Amino acid sequence: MSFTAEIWKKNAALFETIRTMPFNQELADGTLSKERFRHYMIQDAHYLVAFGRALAVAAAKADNADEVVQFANAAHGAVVVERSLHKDFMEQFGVSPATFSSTPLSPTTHHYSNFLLANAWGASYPVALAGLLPCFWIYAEIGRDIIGRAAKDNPYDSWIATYAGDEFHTAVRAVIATVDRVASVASEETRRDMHIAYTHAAKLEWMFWDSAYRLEQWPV
Ligand SMILES: Cc1ncc(CO)c(N)n1
Repeated sequence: MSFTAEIWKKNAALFETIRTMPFNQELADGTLSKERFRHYMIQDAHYLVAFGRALAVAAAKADNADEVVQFANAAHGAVVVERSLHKDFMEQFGVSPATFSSTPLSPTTHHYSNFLLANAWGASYPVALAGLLPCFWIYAEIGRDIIGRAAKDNPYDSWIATYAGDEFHTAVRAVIATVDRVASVASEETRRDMHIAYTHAAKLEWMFWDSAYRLEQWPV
């Protein structure tokens, strides 16, 4: 079994928890409240900039030119999606630039963003990549799952199409292949740390959707 197949299997119950959580069920049904989607969208725009920075750090740590290009392109892709959130969704869902810029990162967004950045800067290249993998893989699987059961005329269908689409899935398969390559030449100890980073980030993916559902704010 490949390293990533093993990682997926080990975290399968967590993925099922994410797939069936209220945010994703209601997103698929088209019944998710606009208020919750707006909260999510604003936080995701903040998150995507941090994700792009963490990918750029991974690009800088890559041990060959192809992977420098792969993660520099992924950093670019994260910022392209962030900009399209502003241009398309925020306009459509009534979030003005002033509202966006005056909304701080929520506690969970802050935590997830800082985990990705600390892990990218502080850990070895393989462990940095393992922390970034759930952001790709879980979104791709959730996108495909939701598009398969989404209600007709779902108000969120263009969001769903981004993550169910071929362009994103091609990039995700390439990241999975790179993680398998680095894991195949890594020590047992590094592979153990890769598992820890992956599961940590996968839990933060759950927390991210859950925090949007709860319209999370700073308690003080
Ligand atoms: C929180 C989160 N994780 C992953 C993605 C997809 O890269 C996203 N847009 N937001």
